Amino acid sequence: MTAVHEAAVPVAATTPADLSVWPASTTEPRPGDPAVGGVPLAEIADRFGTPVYVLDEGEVRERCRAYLRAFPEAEVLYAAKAFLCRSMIRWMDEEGLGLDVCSAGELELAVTAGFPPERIVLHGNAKSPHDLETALRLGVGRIVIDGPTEIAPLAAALGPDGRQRVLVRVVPGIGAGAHDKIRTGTEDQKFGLSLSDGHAQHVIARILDQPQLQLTGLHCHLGSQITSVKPYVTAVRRMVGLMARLRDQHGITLPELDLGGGHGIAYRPGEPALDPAVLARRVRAELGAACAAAELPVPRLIIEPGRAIAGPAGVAVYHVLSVKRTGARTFVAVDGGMSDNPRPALYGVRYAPRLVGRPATEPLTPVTVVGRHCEAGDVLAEAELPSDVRPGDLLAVPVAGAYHLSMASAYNLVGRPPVVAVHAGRARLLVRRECLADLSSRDVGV
Ligand SMILES: Cc1ncc(COP(=O)(O)O)c(C=O)c1O
Ligand SMILES: N[C@@H](CCCC[NH3+])C(=O)O
Repeated sequence: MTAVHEAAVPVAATTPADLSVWPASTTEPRPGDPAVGGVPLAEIADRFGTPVYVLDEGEVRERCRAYLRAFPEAEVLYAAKAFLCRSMIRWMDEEGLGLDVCSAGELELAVTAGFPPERIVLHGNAKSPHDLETALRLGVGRIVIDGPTEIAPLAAALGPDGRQRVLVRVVPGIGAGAHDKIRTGTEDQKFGLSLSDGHAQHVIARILDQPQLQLTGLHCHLGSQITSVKPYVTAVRRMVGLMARLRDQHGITLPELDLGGGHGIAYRPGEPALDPAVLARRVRAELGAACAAAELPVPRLIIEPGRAIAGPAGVAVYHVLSVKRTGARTFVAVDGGMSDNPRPALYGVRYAPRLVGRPATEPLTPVTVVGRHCEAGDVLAEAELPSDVRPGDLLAVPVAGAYHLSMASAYNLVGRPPVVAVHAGRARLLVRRECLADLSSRDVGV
């Protein structure tokens, strides 16, 4: 992240706010007082306290529908790691999506919330015995085998008469994703089986030797926050190439191809995003052509968007606690930080926070929005805010729905924020605020 050291820029604070990365339902009935899902954010802050995460149910549902419209022939799985709670699980079920989970915890929450287990796919590069036992006990639809060490325990847990549909995670050797830490399609990392060194083919041969494991297809996940269709097109070509080799070698025709997720979204106005309709068109065309050339039937596509469904539907709202002006810059400290949003510290991600709850009358000035944690790196954003920003103000950070709360921590025991759903003018608590009793409940004493 770059530090901003400039003087105030003469931008009229009364310029209408750019709402292009906000949920589509966002309105600003009174200047400076935006409403999401028909509920003013200042009202939510008053009622539920801050920090608070607001999730626009209509935006989540519309994003699911956009995927189903773009990929009518595919199975669309929501990647639960982006954000999960019981209401989200119910919305995914009602919208007809499946779920991608990567732990017994995500799986058990989904199934106990009523999600059909056969529409769930279990991932993980290091599945524990408990993960596998839970998956088999709950009847998960498919398990994605990530490495050879999973084969024997899975077959043993199934017993001689058990059957489990599985996919195999292949590393296609494609570098894509917004940051090194979230690129998973390249060689030399912890996930999956390399295509180029023949490891994938070798492990698939071992899976085919296990009668309990019913191999239905191949999986790859290139990385996250990818804004170009090109890597997906290349992946299709390489994965179909492997399918053709498996047909030649083993006489099998795999009916499924899972291309993972990773579809990029805009965090700040003007940033690019991956349009599901464009992605679908290009992937479909490439899949058709590659399968025709290899004389293979077109496999059923599976995709796993997480961020693109939950991210733009969320807005985080904070109170400003202090403002510190040094000669070089202005630090605006809020009542949350890296414990509810570790992404800027981890990946250098940039957000576009704005003042809410009162009209801005002063010119905008560059500020560094920081959190309340005991780390100099607890920076939430480099932003422009009205130069009179002061303690007691409310700041809202759009595009906060994915990988904030699901990666939140108990750092400094501040407690994780609540999640409030908004829809048609109503606000409803989905997840309550974490309190000290929650935080200390595992501490069994001296
Ligand atoms: C296997 C798999 N599928 C899907 C996703 C979802 O990614 P995103 O939220 O970027 O769409 C991830 C996370 O990157 C993943 O690891
Ligand atoms: N957690 C990351 C992306 C990795 C997604 C899971 N494989 C993010 O916040 O962008």
